[in-house]
Amino acid sequence: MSPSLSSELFSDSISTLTTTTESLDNGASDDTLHEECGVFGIWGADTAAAVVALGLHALQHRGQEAAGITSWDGKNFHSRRAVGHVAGNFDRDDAIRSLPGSCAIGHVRYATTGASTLCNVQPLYAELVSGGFAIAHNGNISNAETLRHQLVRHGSIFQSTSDTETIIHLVATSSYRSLLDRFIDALKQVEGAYSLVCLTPEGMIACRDPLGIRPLVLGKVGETFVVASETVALDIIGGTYIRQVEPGELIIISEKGLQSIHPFKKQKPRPCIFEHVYFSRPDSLIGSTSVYSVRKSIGIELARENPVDADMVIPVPDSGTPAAIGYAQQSSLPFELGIIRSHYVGRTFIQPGDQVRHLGVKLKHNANRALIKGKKLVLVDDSIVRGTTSVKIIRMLRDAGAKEIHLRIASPPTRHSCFYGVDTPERAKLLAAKMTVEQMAEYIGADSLAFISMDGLYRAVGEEARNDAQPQYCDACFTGAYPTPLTDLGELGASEQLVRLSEQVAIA
Ligand SMILES: O=P(O)(O)OC[C@H]1O[C@H](OP(=O)(O)OP(=O)(O)O)[C@H](O)[C@@H]1O
Ligand SMILES: NC(=O)CC[C@H](N)C(=O)O
Ligand code: SF4
Ligand SMILES: [Mg+2]
Repeated sequence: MSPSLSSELFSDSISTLTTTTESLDNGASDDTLHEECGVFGIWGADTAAAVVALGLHALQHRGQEAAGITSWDGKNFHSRRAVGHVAGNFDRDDAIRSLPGSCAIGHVRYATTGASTLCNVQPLYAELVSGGFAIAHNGNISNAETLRHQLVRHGSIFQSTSDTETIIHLVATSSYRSLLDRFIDALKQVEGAYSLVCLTPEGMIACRDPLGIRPLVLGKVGETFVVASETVALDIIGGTYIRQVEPGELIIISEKGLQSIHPFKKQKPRPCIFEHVYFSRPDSLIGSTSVYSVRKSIGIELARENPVDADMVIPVPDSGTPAAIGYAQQSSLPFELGIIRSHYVGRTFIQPGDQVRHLGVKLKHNANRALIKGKKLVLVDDSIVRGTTSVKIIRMLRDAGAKEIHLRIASPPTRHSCFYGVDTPERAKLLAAKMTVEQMAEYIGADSLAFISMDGLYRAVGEEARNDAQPQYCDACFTGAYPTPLTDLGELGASEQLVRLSEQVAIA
């Protein structure tokens, strides 16, 4: 009998769909702010699903819309997917018991293509000629729409609106014989960013796109191999970090051990520089470098480039904190907690819907009035996207009596959209795409505003400067220099963005 998805558990997931979809449709606008995803996989461990649940818990910051786990017990696949956080869905005994087997993969989602409905929650699963195939994806395929049209014209029947499903159909329809060859054939047709973990009866496959845009690491817990988006997911399970999955590398983990192949033409890697600035947890390592130490270095560069005569340095919690520490050290100003954050509100940046986002900022931060009254503040945050956070926080600090507020930003102005697994929104909604720095300062109500320079950011990540001829990172949201074709956007899409942008400028 070919391995199959347990129908009992499948219907369980569907019942989750009915309730959660309704509540999301009420809260979210079409303009959902999409961010990242996290993936995790383990091959050959007792209660693999429990380990995956822990790994996903450590990756929760990468996606809070939905989570899912698929396990393989040597005979059958079992899948459980739910809208919402890992805690609440995968921290219960019954949930883990419903995912038996020694091999499992998991995903936390923030949608980039396809709505936040259960059909798009990963891992996605299909029965292929080779048997069951489950896939978990961090990234975004920038020609998914184009491929989908071609596939549908040739008879493919899609079950979701996610870009990730395109890979499944390309594998299914490939003319190659072995699963691995089919998989490689599929990947050679997709453009954009993908860090993937797939579960098959033949083994667990992990791979990173040829540019290595999104992260993926390899580790071990005991004698068992683990793959995860970030090293913090290895820490939580008591695992050890071995190395990054290399850009363009494909790893197969099975009973036979680990096999590594490089099926793509070698290219100069372009990992996402924004992982260092914001996405990754500060206690993760990227390569062998601590994210925390890079963020502090960004703060140091920022203070060198944009000093201020002030009484203290205040971080915008959470992700502005390490850069603020670096800024304070470099400028010999006291580092103080002038804003206290509630730990019961998630990342506002990734809450869907404008209304919720605004509310989130208010719920999340409160001014430490006694500390800041009558003081000149350097306020440090990692980024300005729409400007929602900065506007609210500066108003709050002024209401609390701050004398001067000088905002320093630990990344260059975000002027372009991301098409690689992060939704910075469309260009027209990016504050820096429609205003000069001076206009932005006025709009958000700061006494002064300055951003780290592009070279300053590159220095902080350990480079001498940006190599303009061959950039060492993807920095497209700052520069517009996209490292892959954006086929789905087409010329029409690109000009549409520009038209909308000029409309906004006219309004502003
Ligand atoms: O300009 P905006 O559209 O407001 O977006 C930028 C803000 O969003 C993020 O914070 P968020 O509160 O999401 O997460 P954090 O707690 O990790 O800093 C980021 O750190 C900025 O503070
Ligand atoms: N943020 C991500 O990496 C999302 C993965 C995939 N593109 C999805 O929308 O589900
Ligand atoms: S566009 Fe920006 S956020 Fe997207 S992958 Fe490139 S650097 Fe990262
Ligand atoms: Mg923030």
